[in-house]
Amino acid sequence: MADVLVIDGDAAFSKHLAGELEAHGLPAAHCDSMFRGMGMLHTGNYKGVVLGDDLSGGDSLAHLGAIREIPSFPEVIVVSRSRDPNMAEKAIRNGAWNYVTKPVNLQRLLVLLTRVIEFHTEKHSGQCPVSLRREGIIGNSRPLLSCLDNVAQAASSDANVLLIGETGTGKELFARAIHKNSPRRNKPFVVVDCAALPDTLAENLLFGHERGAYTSADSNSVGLVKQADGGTLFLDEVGELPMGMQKVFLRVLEGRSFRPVGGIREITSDFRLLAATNRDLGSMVDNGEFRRDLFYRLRGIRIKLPPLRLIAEDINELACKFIQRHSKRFKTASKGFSPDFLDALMNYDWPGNIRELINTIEQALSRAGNDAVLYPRHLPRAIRAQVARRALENATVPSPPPSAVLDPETFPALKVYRQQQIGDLETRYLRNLMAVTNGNIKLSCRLSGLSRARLYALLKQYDISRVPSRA
Ligand SMILES: Nc1ncnc2c1ncn2[C@@H]1O[C@H](COP(=O)(O)OP(=O)(O)OP(=O)(O)O)[C@@H](O)[C@H]1O
Repeated sequence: MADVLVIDGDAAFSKHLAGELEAHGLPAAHCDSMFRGMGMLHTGNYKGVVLGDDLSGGDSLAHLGAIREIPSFPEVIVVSRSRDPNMAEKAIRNGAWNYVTKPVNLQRLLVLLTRVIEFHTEKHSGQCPVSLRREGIIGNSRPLLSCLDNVAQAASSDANVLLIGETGTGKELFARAIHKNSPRRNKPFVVVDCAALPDTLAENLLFGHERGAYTSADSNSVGLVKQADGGTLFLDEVGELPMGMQKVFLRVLEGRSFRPVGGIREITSDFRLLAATNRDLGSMVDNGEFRRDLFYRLRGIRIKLPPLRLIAEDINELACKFIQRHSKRFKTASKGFSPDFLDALMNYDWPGNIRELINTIEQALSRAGNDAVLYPRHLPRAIRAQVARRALENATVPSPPPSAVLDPETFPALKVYRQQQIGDLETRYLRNLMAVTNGNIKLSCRLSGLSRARLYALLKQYDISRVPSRA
């Protein structure tokens, strides 16, 4: 039974696309009219629909509502020749999962459809959705929604939570959301920045001190751990906690009690523990840099936040909301942005993730001055340069033959020429594959149809790293 139905007035296109999807492991059917498509949707159990152009002149978007009401509730990806931003907006407003222009980038479509199917399967598996206050978290991509599900789960328990993600992905924002949705919401949320704990003062800051503990201690001081009593203690950058402090902290976690500096009696604090890191704590444990026992304690519930480059479909909404927020804060008229401004944002890597996006939007707004619309030229040069470079690297148009090929002296044998071209093609393909999957080998195998062993062999052969280059 097919999971995906491709509907497009161009019969050759829909047949070809369905064939490609099948070849990449996504069971797909196809048809060339809305009428037949609706019939197939009513009798099948499709999770996703690729809705193409209606060549009879009708507006295929007009059918979106009806498709979304089919009993199997398929998600729809619109694939159109039109580059009109109004069409894209209309599609999303009418419930489409995404809007993709022709010619179709197959790898991107496969990623989108894989997400659609995962989302559909989970959504209709009978799990009860939990209501959640977002606390400022923006985004509706599948990976982000899945993190929000984890937040809801974490908020309804008192288990320790470990938030993992690159810098600027929102670990602190999500930690606050867990606290604000938990029964402890009216008590303090106390942040400990483990990267900034001075060695000599760490215990003092965390546990406080008793009067007379040292010369300048002329009164009792309450440490951060006690301040979190009844509420939540958030250990930010927990991977930076010095070894000595790790041991001390483990004891505190086990008993929820500690002794202030210079104190004789233990005092207690009933806090809920959240921790965050952008490091691979598992490897740190293997290398002896982080205590295994503390690691196991910390990772009760594990929430992995996606880097922005993997949730590029959220960039539009993020950009709109950040622009609105900025204009509200500075009491200025809100600005719009051109489609190519959004294109540039969507094609950049964002090593600093959402924090970098916020800074970039603020810079663009200040550069735009009185202009009502943001254009790519308002973006920092470094971003525009990388986007331009990427566009060429990813271009699928074959490059012109090297001049050597046109020189009778060096004209290569067909066999040699063919091998060179295949080598170039495979290198480009594998680089794109690593970029699109962010080095995820399982997903790469699925998209490429290669076995794990073959994929590793090719990556080695062409000296391609699993992590896409940020150059
Ligand atoms: N999904 C989101 N929606 C809205 N704002 C977000 C989102 N994710 C992050 N932000 C914003 O991005 C900025 C960085 O987020 P935050 O400080 O939580 O990241 P972080 O992962 O803790 O970073 P670091 O590891 O560098 O401390 C903050 O201004 C935060 O409000």
